[in-house]
Amino acid sequence: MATAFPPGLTHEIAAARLAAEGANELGTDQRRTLLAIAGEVMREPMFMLLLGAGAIYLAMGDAHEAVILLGFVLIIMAVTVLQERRTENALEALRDLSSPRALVIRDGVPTRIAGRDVVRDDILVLVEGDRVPADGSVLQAHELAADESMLTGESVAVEKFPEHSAVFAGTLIVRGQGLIRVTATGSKTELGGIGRSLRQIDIEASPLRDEIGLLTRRLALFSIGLCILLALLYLSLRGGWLDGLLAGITLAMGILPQEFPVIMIVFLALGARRIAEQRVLTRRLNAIETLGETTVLCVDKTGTLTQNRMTVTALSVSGRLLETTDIARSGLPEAYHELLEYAVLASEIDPHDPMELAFHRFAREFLANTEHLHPDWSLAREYEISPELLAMSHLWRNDSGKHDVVATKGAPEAIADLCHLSEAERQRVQQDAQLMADRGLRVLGIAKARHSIHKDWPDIQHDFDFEFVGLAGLADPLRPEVADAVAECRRAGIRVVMITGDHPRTARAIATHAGIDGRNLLTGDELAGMDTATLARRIASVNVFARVSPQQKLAIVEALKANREVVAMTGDGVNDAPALKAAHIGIAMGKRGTDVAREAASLVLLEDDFSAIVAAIRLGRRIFANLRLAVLYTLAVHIPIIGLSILPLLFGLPLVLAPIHIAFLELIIDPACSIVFEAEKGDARLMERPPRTQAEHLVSPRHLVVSLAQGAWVTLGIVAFYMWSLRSGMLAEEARALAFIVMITANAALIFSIRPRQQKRQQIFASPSAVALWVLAGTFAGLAVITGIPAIAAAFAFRPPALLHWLLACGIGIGIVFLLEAIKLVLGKLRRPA
Ligand SMILES: Nc1ncnc2c1ncn2[C@@H]1O[C@H](COP(=O)(O)OP(=O)(O)OP(=O)(O)O)[C@@H](O)[C@H]1O
Ligand SMILES: [Cu+]
Repeated sequence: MATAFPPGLTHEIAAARLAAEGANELGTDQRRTLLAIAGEVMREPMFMLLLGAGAIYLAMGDAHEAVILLGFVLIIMAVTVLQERRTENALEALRDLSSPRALVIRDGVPTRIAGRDVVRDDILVLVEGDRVPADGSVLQAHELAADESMLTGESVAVEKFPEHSAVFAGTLIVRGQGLIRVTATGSKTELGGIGRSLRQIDIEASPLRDEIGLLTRRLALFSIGLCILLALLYLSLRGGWLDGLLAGITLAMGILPQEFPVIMIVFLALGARRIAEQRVLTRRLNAIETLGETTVLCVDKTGTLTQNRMTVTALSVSGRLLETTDIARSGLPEAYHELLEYAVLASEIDPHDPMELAFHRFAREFLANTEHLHPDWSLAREYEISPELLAMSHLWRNDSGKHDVVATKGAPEAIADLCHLSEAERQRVQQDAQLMADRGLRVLGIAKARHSIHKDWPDIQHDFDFEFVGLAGLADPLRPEVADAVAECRRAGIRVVMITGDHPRTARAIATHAGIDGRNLLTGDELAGMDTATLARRIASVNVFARVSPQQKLAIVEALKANREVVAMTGDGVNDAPALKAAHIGIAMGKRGTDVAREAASLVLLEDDFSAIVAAIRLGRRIFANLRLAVLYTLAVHIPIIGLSILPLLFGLPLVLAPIHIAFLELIIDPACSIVFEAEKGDARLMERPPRTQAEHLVSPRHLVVSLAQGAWVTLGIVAFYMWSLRSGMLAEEARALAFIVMITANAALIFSIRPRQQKRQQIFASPSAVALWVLAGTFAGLAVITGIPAIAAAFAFRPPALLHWLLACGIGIGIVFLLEAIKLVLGKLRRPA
């Protein structure tokens, strides 16, 4: 491919065209309209129940109550629509961030823009791994081939040539590189023609979702049964079928479990946002729940564990080793000039590869003003590196008029091969290379050849007559935070497995440095000879894989999965995509990663940094733990609603709860309270225990029992206090208000009882989060309004209680929960004597 770009569009023209012709998007906006959301809200059970209750009030001639309920209907609609909108916006933002980007030439400069901003006549640069953002005709191509299966169903890659070929939006560049002039964008593309969308980040089925679904369905059945029972009970004890129906509807509003799916989605969406703060994008929400189950983390060495910043550290020619730190002042000895000369010749002219950058930098420093730099030579032919032969060659046309110069660099064993070294020479090269590799250096062999200009260029590198020049060792330091992150993984029961294309000795040295046990190591060659069963057996004790090709990552994932591990795997290239897809959590490198890798992955790292993965795992564990707390909390606070609906009826007391109370509880108090758990920092020991197993439920029977017991205890307290108030001669309205106050304060106090114990039990009421404080303040303000302001209290069938009683009720609400904690503490002590 030529290095000179055509100028492309100017920014002005591009902007004007974008405005005139519209964004390069298919017309399928996945966002629902407000109306659509409102429509869905109206089909929700809560909404129907409120309407039903309103209708009954009307039928009973109670227009006042009906109007108030209607007000609540409006409130929920507004709140739900807002909430859904926010969740959708959060997801949409993630979709945008991970959707394809395009490299276009604007004003002569290659510029990276969002795929949606591509316009007609833009010049696009496409390379292997890119998702084509728009239809176009090929201007230049270098071994360009595209996978067009998503348009044609045909999975064989289609080769593309200049002048004759077209490429299509949505297809994948699987090989080579090319320059494209855009001919159609958005819905005018072939893909747009068949009306398909590329952005398919959606909420998929998952074990967590299944469990929540099951829980919701079971509770729904239970609730409906209970409500019918209550209505019948009312009918038989007190008579009046409208009142009975109302009592049933009230209970149904209180205990129908519509909150659980909402809580889950909110937690996952907010969780994705928290994870994004660690510079990790979530492409599949399911990854968030799986993160906490991860047992094996497979990472690339270069760039993930290391900084991918290379420096030439050691050189070796004819067995004599030179440390570059020693030469700073004295300059580079003549004997090493040729080595560096060929290292540079074997690199790109304008390199991006960190190794090649290092050679260029080093040569600029030490070869300036020598005859070893050849800016006037022209690069005539390149031979690319392949998994079969880890070496790459450049053939240079020079002014000798007789022969071209060929320079090659690659893995030492590959270079030894190309040079047809004798066994003894090969041994020596190998030894020299090992010496450097044991220090964690990446070692490259360098060789040279001449090729007569009168002969054709050979097709493969083996057909040159290479002569061995020497070895270069490059240091690529570990990222500073890696050792700590690896140690954190070990404490958290997560195995870190390093996978690299590098030399086994280099791999082992770097692994040891990072704190990964590299004693047992497998190479790609050994791997190739194993069946899955053997590999699965070996892999249980192997943490380092060296000289592995990207294709072999898939075998590694499969073997780990066969051992029932939950695998997270990083990758960036086209060839990594199958492994990323097969892993439970595929993690693409945002900076180096190709579109293909991103699309196959469920997480994308914006900074290609190992510790971000570990941070995401920690968050994954925390999100799951917090979701569990929120669900348990929600379960617990529903028990008093059941108790307060049934017990007064049985004891022949005035009823406490009417639809309006439930609306207040269910719409305002409980959701706010459960969201408090989202912000919990989590147990400090979160990363000090083994991962959750796949079999572990969000809510185990034990959890269920504890949470129901807590609810029952609180119910007991409220009912007892209610009975006492009535006995002591208060009006039903006042007693009802007091019971409601106890209930709400107890609910608020339960937050603290259910919060994780990062501290000692005595401190449970200490250090709440900011969200918790806001929610508490809001709750008590709301409570004060509905029980204190006579006009509003009347709507709730309350009579404002005396301040002393008010405080007493609050104290009792908190007291019962406190007492519960004390009992738990004593029981804990009894079970585990100190
Ligand atoms: N540009 C290059 N020139 C010469 N040899 C190279 C080049 N790139 C890689 N190699 C050789 O191929 C080997 C494997 O490289 P590969 O790219 O598979 O590893 P990597 O992906 O950089 O490392 P890792 O797998 O740790 O991320 C290297 O150890 C090196 O010997
Ligand atoms: Cu020289």
